Amino acid sequence: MSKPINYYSFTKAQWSQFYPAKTESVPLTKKSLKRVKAFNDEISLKDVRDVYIPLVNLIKLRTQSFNRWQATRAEFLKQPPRKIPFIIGISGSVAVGKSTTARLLELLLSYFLKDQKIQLITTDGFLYPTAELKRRGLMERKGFPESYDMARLIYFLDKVKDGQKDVKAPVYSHDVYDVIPNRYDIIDRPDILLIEGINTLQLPSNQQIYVSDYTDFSIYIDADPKLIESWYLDRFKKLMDTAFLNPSNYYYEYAIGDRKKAIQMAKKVWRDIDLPNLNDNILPTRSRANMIIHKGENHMIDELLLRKY
Ligand SMILES: Nc1ncnc2c1ncn2[C@@H]1O[C@H](COP(=O)(O)OP(=O)(O)O)[C@@H](O)[C@H]1O
Ligand SMILES: CC(C)(COP(=O)(O)O)[C@@H](O)C(=O)NCCC(=O)O
Repeated sequence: MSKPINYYSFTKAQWSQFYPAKTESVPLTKKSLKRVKAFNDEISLKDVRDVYIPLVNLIKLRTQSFNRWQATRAEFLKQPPRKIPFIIGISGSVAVGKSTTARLLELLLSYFLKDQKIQLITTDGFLYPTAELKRRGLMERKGFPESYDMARLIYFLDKVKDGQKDVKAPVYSHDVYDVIPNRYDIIDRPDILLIEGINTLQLPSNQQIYVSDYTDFSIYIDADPKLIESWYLDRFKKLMDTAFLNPSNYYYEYAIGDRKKAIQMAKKVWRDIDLPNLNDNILPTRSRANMIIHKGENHMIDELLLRKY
């Protein structure tokens, strides 16, 4: 990627030196490694040690400074102190690895910040349901800004920040390829909320308030679009492979049909929907992230950029 001038850029070796994990080897016991690996048996444990543990410690420092500022402000305003959740946004292309990264961070943050409540949601739940997308003629624009109920997402974030109890986040299923009716994740006054989705850094033109007004730290996961396409197709194949026994699964028809045709169809979806969305709506938001994590072949992280100002 071309180097943005307002970021420090580090190789993985340089980054790992800011918080050498050897001094804090706790989560790298066999048992906890197993828990990390359970997400995905390919995840690089070296990346966990060299990238994610330093990152979790940076986030810890950011939350401490955030909490100090909330207390100072409450004192100035002569208000009683109250807990305000620290929100971390994770953005990047479809299939770049946002949800895998978010789940790993959730686990590591829970491990390192034992006294804190960490929760995670994805913005996929705020997509309009398929029936509504069809009604609006947006099936070919799924994932584009207009396919999300952004007002509902902002309202959700506002309630979470406000410290309200049991705030409901709608849930999306990749298997069903739709929002699940009447299923919610309950967000109840977390210390840290991770919110993962392609639109967490976007500025929708018809809103006065943006998702980024509610996030306190933002991460953009970056990679060459050619590699992301291959990860998209790998995921598509995995989704097909697990759909065989379940006729209600969206991928069932593909799973029992001609595999070559199904893969051609997935390539077309990538080319006509997800890649244009990356170029037009997601990549332009990269330069606003606090941190950019760049991945190469096999999801290996090769560069980290931290915003200077
Ligand atoms: N660090 C990683 N190591 C190995 N595979 C990964 C890693 N991150 C993501 N993947 C794989 O890449 C695909 C896309 O990842 P996913 O987290 O679903 O992306 P997103 O949430 O951005 O759409 C999935 O098949 C996932 O298993
Ligand atoms: C639900 C999504 C918009 C979001 O994707 P994610 O970042 O969770 O992979 C995407 O998976 C999607 O459905 N895109 C529409 C075209 C497609 O089927 O890939």
